[in-house]
Amino acid sequence: MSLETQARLQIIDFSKQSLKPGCPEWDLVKTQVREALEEHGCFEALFDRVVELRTPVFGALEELFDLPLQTKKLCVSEKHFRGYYGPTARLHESMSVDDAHVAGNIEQGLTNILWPQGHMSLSKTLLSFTQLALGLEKTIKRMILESFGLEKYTDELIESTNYQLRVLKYGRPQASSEPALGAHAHHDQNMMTLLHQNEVDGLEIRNKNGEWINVKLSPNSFIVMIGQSFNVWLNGRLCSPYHRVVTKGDKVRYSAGLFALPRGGFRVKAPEELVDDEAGFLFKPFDYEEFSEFYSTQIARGVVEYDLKAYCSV
Ligand SMILES: O=C(O)CCC(=O)C(=O)O
Ligand SMILES: [Fe+2]
Repeated sequence: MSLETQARLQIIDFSKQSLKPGCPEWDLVKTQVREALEEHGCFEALFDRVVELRTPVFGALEELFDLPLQTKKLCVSEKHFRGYYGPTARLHESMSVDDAHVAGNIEQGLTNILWPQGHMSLSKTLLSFTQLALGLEKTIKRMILESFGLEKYTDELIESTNYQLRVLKYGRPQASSEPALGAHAHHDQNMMTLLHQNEVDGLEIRNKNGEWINVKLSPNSFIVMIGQSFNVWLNGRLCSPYHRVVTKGDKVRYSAGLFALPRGGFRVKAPEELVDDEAGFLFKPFDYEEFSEFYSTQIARGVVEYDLKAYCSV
């Protein structure tokens, strides 16, 4: 596994308070977003307001993941707690909360079950992070839709989204100091992913030449990636990056992300404005929940790689 190529992604600045729809700054950033997503499916979003949340967020993640494994496994549902401890892979765990921006969901889905007496400060930290990332996600989504002249679909897309908060830990090497795969190579299957990481790099993205690029991210940024569901909805107009996590060294890597998933019951289908007569629909409409169930059966059967494009290509 080659780790030699380290690079910055295209950087787009969302920090300015004056970034509002209709102003020249907005149009400039919108153009950058569209270009980056057409070319790479991802970019680094500078967002200064995340800096003040870094210490509490990664403190919270340490506290969460430091709980005994049995507690995490027993308390958090199988769907929302994942752990991989293979002999070659480094310990990797993740926990998630659906609709994390809705008042009380972080407590009900996570903190109150792990700490029956509640954990107000930790819940508040995770909620603040979710709200911050959600604001950025909505800005980016709006820019994408505007850039295609599809802003009339903004509310429909927001209402049909499950804003899942997912926190991830990539542990220390078990035996050797060799680089280890933390998350296998994949495309995200959701609509959009925004990830913020601690000081330990490890995310790798495969470029168009098939080389793995080790992404270097700054402390005031999120990496933004388009998932395959959004690509289906856009009838293939953007791309979705193929990525993995490879960690080395002895520091624990934490990341926290907002995963925008299509809500079950919502049929993901390209709007007619994006379907031209010749090419037609590139994908069959699908329901994300049905796809997730199908995906789980594939994984249970030992299929290592299966993705949405294969599921719904015409
Ligand atoms: O932790 C990261 O940086 C990436 C995680 C990831 O790719 C995923 O959960 O889909
Ligand atoms: Fe991913």
